[in-house]
Formats: sequence, structure tokens, C-alpha cells
Amino acid sequence: MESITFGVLTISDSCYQEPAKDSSGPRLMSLIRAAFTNAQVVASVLPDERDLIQRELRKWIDRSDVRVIITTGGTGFAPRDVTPEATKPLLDKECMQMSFAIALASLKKTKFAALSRGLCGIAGNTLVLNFPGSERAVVDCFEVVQELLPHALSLISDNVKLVQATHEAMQTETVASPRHVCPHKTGAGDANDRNSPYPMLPVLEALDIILQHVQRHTQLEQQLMNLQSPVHIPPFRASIKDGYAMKSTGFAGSKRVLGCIAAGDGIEPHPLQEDECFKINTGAPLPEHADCVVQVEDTKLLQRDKYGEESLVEILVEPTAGLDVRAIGHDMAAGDKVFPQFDASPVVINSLLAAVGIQQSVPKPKIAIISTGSELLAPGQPAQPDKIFDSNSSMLAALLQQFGFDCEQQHVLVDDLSSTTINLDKLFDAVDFVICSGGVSMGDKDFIKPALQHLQFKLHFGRVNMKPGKPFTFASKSDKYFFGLPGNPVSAFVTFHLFALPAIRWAAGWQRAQCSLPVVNVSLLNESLELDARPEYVRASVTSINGELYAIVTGDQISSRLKSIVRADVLVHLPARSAARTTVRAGEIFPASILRNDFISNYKSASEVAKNTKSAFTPELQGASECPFTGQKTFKTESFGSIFVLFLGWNRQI
Ligand SMILES: Nc1nc2c(c(=O)[nH]1)N[C@H]1C(S)=C(S)[C@@H](COP(=O)(O)OP(=O)(O)OC[C@H]3O[C@@H](n4cnc5c(N)ncnc54)[C@H](O)[C@@H]3O)O[C@H]1N2
Ligand code: MOO
Ligand SMILES: [Mg+2]
Repeated sequence: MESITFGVLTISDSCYQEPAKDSSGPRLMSLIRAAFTNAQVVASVLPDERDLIQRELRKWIDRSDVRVIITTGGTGFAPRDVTPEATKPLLDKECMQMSFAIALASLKKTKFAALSRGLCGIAGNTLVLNFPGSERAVVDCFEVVQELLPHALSLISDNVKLVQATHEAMQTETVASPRHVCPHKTGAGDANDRNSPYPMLPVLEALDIILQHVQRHTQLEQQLMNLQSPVHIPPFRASIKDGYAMKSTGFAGSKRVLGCIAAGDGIEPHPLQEDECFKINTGAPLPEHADCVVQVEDTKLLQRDKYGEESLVEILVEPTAGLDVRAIGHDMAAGDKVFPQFDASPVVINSLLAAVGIQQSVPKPKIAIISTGSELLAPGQPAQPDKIFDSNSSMLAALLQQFGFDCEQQHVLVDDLSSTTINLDKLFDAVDFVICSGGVSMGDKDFIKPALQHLQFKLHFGRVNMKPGKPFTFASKSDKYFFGLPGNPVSAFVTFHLFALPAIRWAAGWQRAQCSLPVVNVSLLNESLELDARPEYVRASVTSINGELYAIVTGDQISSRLKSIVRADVLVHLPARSAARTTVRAGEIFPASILRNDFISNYKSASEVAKNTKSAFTPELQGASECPFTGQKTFKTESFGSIFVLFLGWNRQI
């Protein structure tokens, strides 16, 4: 993404003498960084000296990357307040209405705003804004200009495409609401404000639509399946053991050791008698005249020469032709197909290509992660009473990594239509997939769908009949794809696994059946669970007991409660509530998508089970007459019999 540099100039005699006193400059910098993900900031502190101020402003105006300069201080009535006077001669155009907007908003906060004489104007390609010198004032003034800046800069640099997008947004805005535009809202309290225009698609239909639109890297499969090995593996007869290479026509008994052959040595051409051998290492080439290896364990050292090298050994077993020798091309012969069948795993592809000498790795889709929300703080920043930490960015980045994909870029966007539109547009120049969280539901600050529409993306769907994840949105424009995961952390987690992961695997060339997580059947341990109106994907821990899989949900399943992914081995697919069925019970079997497979470490053996059958199945389950999370009773001894005979097979479906 192209980055914009802001100049922040603090103008104050006292801050110049004691820079630690400057609070408005640093505050401005953090406001800028929070609002503009890619912003660079240059900053300086100067005394109230017209020439010095002008020289610094001129220096920044002449830099092509500095697009906005905000000064703070020196705008008042005191004799040394000269910031507007220093600024004015540098401006090509004054922007009176912007000064007016700032004044108007500031006057609402304090009538003392009338004592600021700050100017706004354009110098070359740079917007210059004079803010007053207090921290409070810079917060108020920045709030006014923040939303205007992206469009103002597009206009100054004559960026036709973005100007057009913002104009369209503004036109809808005047009809819709004075603050922003949202395609499903009229702002007039109409039905569309209250009811989403997007039909709720079944999960499988939504996945089908995604996979129909995402372009699969089909050449990969074709190229790999046609690939013939250019080399033999091994290219020479290789020893399988550390031992002694000899002629099989010889005999057991003592042999003279002619030398040692290590891996990497050339093929030894020396003629070999039947009572002679070479010491040899695993992976080393057999001497030209040898045809077998006797491992060192089956030999005895008889003698060393004066240099301490082995000179005579006793071979304790009869050598036979080909013993512990890997023939040329045994693992793969030149001309053989490198891949016996298609396997999209990068581990498989990259290692086999390397083995035949091809230095190439699996191409991967270019992916960016975005978190949206003006409430988000980056982890590591000090906590604030009105903000929350952004967990989705870290979660999605870790998920991509876990599944072997890379994240090219990561950004946090504030809830603002024009900056969202501009940032997305730029981001799609660099990547093919954007996995975004938040801003897809019904709120008047949910700008994702309108931003995609301004960018002429096709919104394939905007809701899915599932819990969590209802507002999941998928959009595309030629070969660029947007995945709008809902902001609630668990909704983002579930929709990543069910939609974004299959899509990127598909794009990477995986076969359809492999794209979704594998599905197994699990037997429910919770005594009883209420069904939701939507099919639900509940997080559950799995224990393997006597070869069968038992799932217990990870406590409160509200989609904001990230703790529900702790020890979540599977997503159990619960059906939607119906008139006939409102609850499900312990012992019922449901399909479940495998999120991770370390639940296999929860394995309980048959003997352990037998030992415990009197009280309960396992130590954990003894106490599990009460679910540790929900307090519900979790197990019914009467159902043991049926659980024992269940065979839990593998399906591949979502
Ligand atoms: N009137 C309606 N309101 C809502 C509906 C609906 O159908 N009608 N759907 C609800 C459902 S279901 C979900 S899920 C959420 C999805 O909301 P958005 O995708 O618009 O996300 P936000 O509103 O931006 O945020 C929701 C929630 O998540 C928190 N959040 C957002 N991003 C992050 C992050 N990166 N890290 C941690 N937490 C994050 C955010 O603060 C909100 O609390 O909408 C319901 N509303
Ligand atoms: O569908 Mo939302 O994702 O329930 O929380
Ligand atoms: Mg929302």
C-alpha cells in the first residue's frame, strides 16, 4: 500500500526549550497512526520564530511524500503567535471552509476556540493545517479533518478513481444519512434499515458459490502429475548400512580393509579381491567392484595398521549379493513420475521437487488480513477504558501460518467509509485475497459492504444460515477475493475454517475434497444442549475412548467469548431447531470438523476404560456427571452399551 507521510510541527517556545513538555505533538502522531494504517510521520519542535517555521514548512512541502502538515501551536493572539503568518505566504490556495469546519466544531466545545487564527491551505501537493497548541484542541480538530483527509488528498493529487468512488458515496450519503452510506439502509427508518436485503444461504451453498468463483491453480496439478524425474535417486549404488563393502562371491572370515568410503566420496574404482573389503558409511557409494555390504555389528576388528587405521576385520556372516545396497534409482528412477498421485501439501510438493533437484516451491495465494473497528487497540498498547484489544488479527495470522499460508500484509482500519474504500482499493493492488473481520453486519458503522460496492466488487452473498457467523460476506472482482468475516472473534474463527481456508486451499490447487476440514462423527457428552434457530458449529473438546470419539462443548458458546476455542478440537455440527427437535442429548452422534488433531493425546485405552467402568469411563469422566463448564450432567451410564459399539467413520464434507 502506498504510504503517506504526515509532518507534525509543534510550535512553542516552551516546548522547544523543554521538548518533554510537548503533549500535543505526540498526541497528534498517535491519532494519525491510529487513523491511517500506512502513515509515516515526521515531527519537529520549533520556537515561535517565523523564519524557522517557514524554513521547516518549506522543507516538508518540497518533499513529495509529505502530503499533510499539521502544525500545533502559535495560532493565538499573543505577540509571539506567528504560525498563521509563517504559513500564509507558502500557500497556493487557502481552504477557508476547512478552517471554518474546524472552528465550528471547536466552538461547540469551548468559546475560547474563537481565539485561534489557524489557517488551512494547499501548498503544492501538500495540505497544511494549523491547529491550536493544546492536546484537547488537537483531538477535536483532528476528529473534524480525519474523515475529510483521504478524499482531500485524492483531489489534490487528482486521483480520479478514488475521487469518483467518494463522490458516489457522498451522493448516496445526502439521500441516506448525513454521516455515511450503507446499501441496506435508507436512514429513513425504512424496512431495509431493519431487515438485511441479503438472503441467508445454507452453509454448503455459500461454500459452493465461493469455490465456483475462486480460480483454482489447476496448472499446478497438471504440471506436477506430468513431471518426470530428471535424476535417479540414488544416482549410485548406495550403502544402506555403516559396515564393509565386499564381493558376495567371497566368504565369511577375515578380510583386508583397503580404505574407508564416506558419503560424498567418489566411486572407488580399485579392483577388489574376495578377501578384501572397504569400510563404508550409510549413504556412501559402493566401490565399483563390490556388490554387498555387511553391517558393522556383524564384524569383528582383528588388526590396525601403524597409523591406527583398521587393516583386518573378520566378517561374521555370509555376504550375499545386494545385501544392504540401494540400487541406482531404487527410490526414484530417472524418467519416473515424481508424484504417484496429486497431493497439494506443500510439505510433499516442496520436498519431492527438491529431491529431484528442482528448486521451486508451491506458489501460494497472496493474502492480507484486515481488522476493522475504531475500538481496536493493538496488543502491547496500554489498555484504555473505551477500547478493546484486537485479537482477530493475531488469530487469523496464526491460523494462516498453521495451515501453511503466508500473510503478506496486516492492517487495522477505523470504521470510516472513505478510508476503508481507499485502503481496500490499494490493498488489492498488492494481494489477491483479503481476509477481513468486522463491519459486515447491520450497524451504521458497518462499512465493509458499501466500500466493496464502491470498488465495484460483486457481493455474492452477505449472510449465511449458521451460528456463529451469520453476516459472513463474500465478494469478488475478477481474480481478487474478499472474505468478510464477522467481527465477533469466534464468528471470525469459525468462518475462517469453514469458508476462507477451503477457498485459499482451492486457489492453491488443492482438490475439492481436501479443501474443507476433515469431518468425523462424535458422540455428544453433554447431557443436553438447546438447539438454535440456525445450524450451529459448537466448539468441543474430544476424547478418544476405546477408539471412539466423545465431544464435550467448551462452555458458553457466545460468539464474543474467545475462550471457547481453548482445547477446541472440533466444531460439532448441530442441526437447526425444529418443531420436532429442540434439544440434543448425550450419546447422540453428530458430524464434527476437525480443527486440530492433538485430541488423540486424550486417548483412553480399553483397559483403562475397563478399570473405570464401575464408576465411569475415565478419571475425567468420573467427575463428568457434572460438566465442568456448564454444570450440566454430562454422562448417562445407561448409554455406555450403545457407545461401545459405535464405529465412527470418516466423511469428507463440511
Ligand atoms: N441488528 C443486528 N445486529 C447484529 C446482527 C444482526 O443480524 N442484526 N448480527 C450479529 C452477529 S450474528 C454478528 S457475528 C455481529 C457481526 O458484527 P460485524 O461483523 O459487523 O462486526 P463489528 O460490529 O465490527 O464487531 C462485532 C463485535 O466484535 C468485536 N470485534 C470486532 N473486531 C474485533 C477484533 N479484531 N478483535 C476483537 N474483537 C473484535 C467488536 O468490538 C464487537 O463487539 O453483529 C451482530 N449484530
Ligand atoms: O453469527 Mo454471530 O456470528 O452469532 O455471533
Ligand atoms: Mg457490526
